[in-house]
Amino acid sequence: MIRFEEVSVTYEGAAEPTVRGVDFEVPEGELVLLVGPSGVGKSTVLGAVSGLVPHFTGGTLRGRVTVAGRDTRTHRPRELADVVGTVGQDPLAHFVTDTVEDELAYGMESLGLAPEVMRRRVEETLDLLGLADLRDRPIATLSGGQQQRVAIGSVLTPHPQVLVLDEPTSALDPAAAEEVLAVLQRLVHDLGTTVLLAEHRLERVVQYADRVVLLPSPGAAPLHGDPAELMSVSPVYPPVVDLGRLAGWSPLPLTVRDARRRAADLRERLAARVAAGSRADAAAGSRADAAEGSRAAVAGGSRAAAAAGSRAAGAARVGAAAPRQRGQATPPPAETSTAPALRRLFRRRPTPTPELSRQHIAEIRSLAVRRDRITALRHIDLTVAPGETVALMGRNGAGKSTLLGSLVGLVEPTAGTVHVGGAVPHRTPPRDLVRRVGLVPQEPRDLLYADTVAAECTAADRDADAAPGTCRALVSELLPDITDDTHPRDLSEGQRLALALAVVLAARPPLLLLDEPTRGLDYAAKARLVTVLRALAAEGHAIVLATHDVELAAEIAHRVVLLADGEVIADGPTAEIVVSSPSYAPQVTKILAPQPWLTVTEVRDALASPPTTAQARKAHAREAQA
Ligand SMILES: Nc1ncnc2c1ncn2[C@@H]1O[C@H](COP(=O)(O)OP(=O)(O)OP(=O)(O)O)[C@@H](O)[C@H]1O
Ligand SMILES: Nc1ncnc2c1ncn2[C@@H]1O[C@H](COP(=O)(O)OP(=O)(O)OP(=O)(O)O)[C@@H](O)[C@H]1O
Repeated sequence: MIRFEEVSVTYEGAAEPTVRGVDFEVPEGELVLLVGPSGVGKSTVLGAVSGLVPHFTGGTLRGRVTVAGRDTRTHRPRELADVVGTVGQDPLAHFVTDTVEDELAYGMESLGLAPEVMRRRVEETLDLLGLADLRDRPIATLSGGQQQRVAIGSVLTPHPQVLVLDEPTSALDPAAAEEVLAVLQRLVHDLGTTVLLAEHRLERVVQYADRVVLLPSPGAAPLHGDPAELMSVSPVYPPVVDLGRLAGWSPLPLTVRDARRRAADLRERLAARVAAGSRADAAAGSRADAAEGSRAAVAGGSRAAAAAGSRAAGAARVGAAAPRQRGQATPPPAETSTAPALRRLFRRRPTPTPELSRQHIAEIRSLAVRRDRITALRHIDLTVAPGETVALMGRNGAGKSTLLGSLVGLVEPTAGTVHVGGAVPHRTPPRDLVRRVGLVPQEPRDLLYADTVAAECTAADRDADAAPGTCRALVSELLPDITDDTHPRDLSEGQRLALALAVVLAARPPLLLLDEPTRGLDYAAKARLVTVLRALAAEGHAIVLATHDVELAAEIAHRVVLLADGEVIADGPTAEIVVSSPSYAPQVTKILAPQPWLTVTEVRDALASPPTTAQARKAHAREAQA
């Protein structure tokens, strides 16, 4: 149904093709997953199917791409629209109407479908994607994830033969992502729809793929084949595969269910380490307590970011409040023999110190926010302490971005108070506010205005009063391959995010806010982001990130705050909140339950430590037998 024949794409001004040797076929009625590191050319390959490359992007396409027999070089995107439905990375760029219902109907109207068919499909899609309550809403007032649902819905209603989707779940909450993938699978199985889909969060999608196409590195020819086989050689892979590789499982499991069936031995080996670890835990505890005083002094030294100038409106920085690990809605997990070891592992994370907690970088009291007629937040009490990393999680539209907006003064409280570093954000001049708080918005483009990466970084250093080269060094740290003279518009999604992050981080704000910071990032870039954020937290910066990425939260957050319908429904240590929630538990937790492990790194570290107990000897004996 989709056919690439020796395709290469060279963008204008580029010395080398961005992709080359692309030669594969997607048969009718299959779901093919396109994977590869950030900036490797996934969107370019997808664009060649919908005709956006090269018709809209410019550049030269060599070779041949056909969709349902039509050559995409001789057919412009609108001449393909009756067979191909496309969702790009930026839904806003695709909307043609103003309201949800109109947008869902638009594609069908242009194909001239009968009104009663249109009506039925709009209703079905509203239900399928949880959009019924939003049907009359102006699209501009929707949250990021709500917009992504509309974008997906609008290409589903005309029932195209081919769907091309670029990171369709990047802004969706975990449950919505599952629902969307279930819908896609149903279209593939029941209607024979052909789907080509690129995604970074492989933990969400790999189990749905009939085949995988892997772009291993820039300019290298893609590999294609069976998902499990390709995952064993791919540079990008989900935690379930990482764990499978670590444990030496073959064939590699791609689902939590398959991995659980293999995990009995691993659980036993870990139980032995945990038993050994729990004694070390007691000793480490007293050492950690002694160290806390001195760490407080270091953290207090974190440099408040300096001047801000033109960037003031976009980038803000804040200070906040103390950690309360209440775990309101979630009962504490039952004590298991592994809990002390888990606490020991957590202790390696930078822990907020009691001295600093009293300073409260951010403090929110009885906050309510109405946006138009919508109550976006109500009864919010929240404090954030220096050195603390808080993950804000919750369904699409729960109020996460609104909460971040209130901390940088972009959103005014309807009732209640917000203080950041002692100031009231919406009444504080931007130049002053940026010394307290910085926000990396959900759409990084909002922060970028220069013509080149280099110029953007020079401006960022100047605005932040940072040493020349600070921002550029951060960009390279996050994504090494970005060149100085690239226009930010031509960066891939992940590259643009890395740049926006570097721009804000150059000012080293005491309170750093990140809205969906792993959208478009591959696992390596995510790991580098985690390293950068951990270092900032260890220096005493407070970090609040709104995220749907449960793996990121497990990796980095000390504390998770769950929002539902504008209210805080749980607030507590990460392990407590996520372990008790099927939606928010990371893959490793699900695979190794009832042991409360969160990440592959924790498992790897534990396996590297020597087992010493009788339990360990027993486990060894069993391992040897096996
Ligand atoms: N219109 C364009 N003009 C010039 N260069 C471009 C253009 N679009 C993309 N590029 C470059 O081509 C390369 C591949 O980009 P592409 O968006 O296809 O990657 P990707 O794999 O989808 O990345 P990500 O996973 O970060 O979304 C990048 O280096 C990017 O800077
Ligand atoms: N400008 C606006 N005008 C009116 N309502 C808005 C506006 N922006 C957001 N809302 C509504 O406020 C609520 C909270 O939106 P918010 O963007 O804070 O959610 P979120 O938790 O960040 O969602 P997502 O996970 O989808 O990004 C939603 O119901 C949304 O539709």
